[in-house]
Amino acid sequence: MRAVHFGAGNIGRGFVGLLLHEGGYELTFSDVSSTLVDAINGVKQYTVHEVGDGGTDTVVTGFRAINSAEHPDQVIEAVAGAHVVTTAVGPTILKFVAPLIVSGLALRDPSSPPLQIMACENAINATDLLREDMKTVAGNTWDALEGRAVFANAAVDRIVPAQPEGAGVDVTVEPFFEWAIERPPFGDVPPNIPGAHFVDDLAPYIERKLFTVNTGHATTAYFGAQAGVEKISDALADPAIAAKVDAVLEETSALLVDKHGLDPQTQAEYRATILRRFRNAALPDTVWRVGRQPLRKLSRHERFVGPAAEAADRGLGVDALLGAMGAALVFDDAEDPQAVELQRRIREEDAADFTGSVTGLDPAHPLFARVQDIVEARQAELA
Ligand SMILES: NC(=O)c1ccc[n+]([C@@H]2O[C@H](COP(=O)([O-])OP(=O)(O)OC[C@H]3O[C@@H](n4cnc5c(N)ncnc54)[C@H](O)[C@@H]3O)[C@@H](O)[C@H]2O)c1
Ligand SMILES: O=P(O)(O)OC[C@@H](O)[C@@H](O)[C@H](O)[C@H](O)CO
Repeated sequence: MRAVHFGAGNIGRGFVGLLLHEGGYELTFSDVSSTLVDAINGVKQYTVHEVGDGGTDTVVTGFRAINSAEHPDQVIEAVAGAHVVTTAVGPTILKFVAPLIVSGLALRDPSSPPLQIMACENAINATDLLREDMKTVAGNTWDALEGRAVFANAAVDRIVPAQPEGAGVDVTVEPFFEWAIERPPFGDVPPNIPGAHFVDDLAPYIERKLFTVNTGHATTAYFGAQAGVEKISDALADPAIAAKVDAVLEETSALLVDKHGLDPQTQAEYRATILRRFRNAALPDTVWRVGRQPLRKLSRHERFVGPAAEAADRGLGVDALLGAMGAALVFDDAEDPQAVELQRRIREEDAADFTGSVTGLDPAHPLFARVQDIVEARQAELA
């Protein structure tokens, strides 16, 4: 069994690649970083180090890497002969990997079992986004190619921090992991991924993950950065920040309970587990990684505006979420192009234009005016 995984970065090596290896797949990583590709091809094995309570080391073998910028034909050939394709490149990069997968499908033997495709990104229905990108690329060949693949959305959860200089191909991760995958697209033959959880309806899982883990994480990062703290675990050690994160998670939990009928006690336990994970001091995770790409994080279906808009529609509280969005507006990292753009735009744009284009909210939506107030408050501080 063969798998091609796009994006050999933190989660690619520290989680998706690891589980595919454990499922018996021979693994081809595809990445655009020549340093990373050379490093992967320079070793026969790498170690995934779990740090924190109960952490163990696992050795991954049976992989190679291809630089898709230099050797797209090799990637296309690997896709054509693969059983599984996964991605962990970031939601904004899916459109760049789509052409390679489409070309791989075109080369694929039509009598082969359908290629099983899963985008493992922090986004609602990321695989559907990839499929749409592929459809656009394929144009009028899509009808012929579509049947050569099946597409399943997925929710992946494991904190994998940026790796320290000199770590090589090894990856430091937290012990916890969860991978929920839509089952129906696979019919009777789901991929063999030990530890993955196949579900009939992914919506409650991906929303619970994105609006609890990622909303809480980003809130910790933005308030932490504002307080001048570097590490996520240190940010949560500040009682004032911890209280703000708790308040945000109370709001998203109320929405999730209301919308998906989750058991409030189970959701409270899920929250507590997540906060314990964030507090893992052995994990060298920073506010800069977790806060990265603030414009993406402030967009319409993401971890702040997504739950806040739905909570406002249902008459539920959103004050804490608005407070966290206010902290996101302050996030400034010279090495993060989106943070730089955010800081430029909030200084230059009219508050209503900024609110509309960053959040994607309709001006008639009840949340719009409240976000605009926060934008105006930040602009007043900057004036
Ligand atoms: N790190 C985590 O804790 C974590 C957990 C769950 C989900 N995720 C999600 O996984 C995705 C990747 O996150 P990450 O933390 O591993 O980031 P990362 O930056 O460590 O890895 C991304 C990799 O993608 C590569 N890449 C960029 N453009 C590419 C292209 N066109 N083709 C192939 N590879 C390309 C980069 O070179 C990099 O190696 C994101 O969507 C993220 O939200 C991350
Ligand atoms: O990857 P992002 O930028 O969407 O979000 C940053 C972190 O919150 C995220 O990577 C978490 O570590 C991960 O989602 C945990 O499963």
